[in-house]
Amino acid sequence: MENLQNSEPKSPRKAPKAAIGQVLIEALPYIRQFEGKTFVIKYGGSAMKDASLKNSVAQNVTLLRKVGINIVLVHGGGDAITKTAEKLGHNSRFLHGRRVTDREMISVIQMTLAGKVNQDIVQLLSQHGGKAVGVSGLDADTIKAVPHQNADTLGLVGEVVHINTDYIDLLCHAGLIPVIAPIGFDDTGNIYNINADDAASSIAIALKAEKLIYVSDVEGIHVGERILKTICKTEAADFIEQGIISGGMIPKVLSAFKTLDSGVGKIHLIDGKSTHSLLLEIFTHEGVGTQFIADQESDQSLNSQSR
Ligand SMILES: Nc1ncnc2c1ncn2[C@@H]1O[C@H](COP(=O)(O)OP(=O)(O)O)[C@@H](O)[C@H]1O
Ligand SMILES: CC(=O)N[C@@H](CCC(=O)OP(=O)(O)O)C(=O)O
Repeated sequence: MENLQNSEPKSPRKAPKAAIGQVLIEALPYIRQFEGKTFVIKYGGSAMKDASLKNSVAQNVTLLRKVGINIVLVHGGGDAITKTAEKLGHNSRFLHGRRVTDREMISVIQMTLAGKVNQDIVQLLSQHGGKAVGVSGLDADTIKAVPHQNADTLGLVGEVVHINTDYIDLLCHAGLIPVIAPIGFDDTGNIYNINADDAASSIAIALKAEKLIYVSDVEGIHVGERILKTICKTEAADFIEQGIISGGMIPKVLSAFKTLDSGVGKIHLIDGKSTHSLLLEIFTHEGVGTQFIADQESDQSLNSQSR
């Protein structure tokens, strides 16, 4: 019979202390490698639905900043915009993952994205000890835009033409976390709705970031049941053509390859619904999610492997 008095209380969910130490040590080379480097994190609206997971993302971002990585957070909030628009009697329509936008929708976007969504993220980061600053693309000329190439159908949707990197760098060098709402403007007084994936890509390129990470609500890019560990441009184009990649994943994938082609070497899509996925991606050998890679890398690689 078991001696109950001498037995240790069983706690099956707790990892042994040595294993915890090992995990922390595994992070050390990455912390050394990334100190002082800039990461752009695109935080999608799809990953903002659950309060505890929002907390986990905020904790991860704060920790990354605390170990000396410059974190620039570009957020979406598509669902929140759709809900607010609905309440105000406006329907939402999307073409290839981008919202058809008129003047009234721009007001909704300013109110929701640069207002509530932005400030909620700033507040959450502050709660965990991260010093965050809310930045609308209109502040300090952060995002300058022109009409999107499909403006005849999309309306006031913009394409980024200039990013005020001095302002973003200034905030980062002061130890702050810029939290950027993807709204742009031009010299004639127009305000544009910019897809957050496109904005994150342009910001990563302009800052010559070390990494761009899309935090969304899927484990990675899936093809049927399979989650891809890597994806190259040629495959992605085929998957879009076949409808395997659709909706909001289209601007993510297109902007990812634009970023890769512009010299940002490490681009990942990870799951914001999975606890601590940011830390696992950055600080472990295995990583998580799907990495966007060049065609030639895919020839030699891993590409057919699934996670
Ligand atoms: N092949 C695919 N793999 C994974 N997700 C896909 C794929 N094709 C379409 N999607 C959709 O893309 C969505 C993510 O895009 P979106 O909703 O715009 O997220 P976010 O708010 O993070 O930008 C997923 O929830 C999924 O429904
Ligand atoms: C032009 C365009 O589509 N803009 C997006 C901006 C927000 C966004 O991109 O949010 P997610 O990252 O959550 O999808 C929109 O209006 O929904």
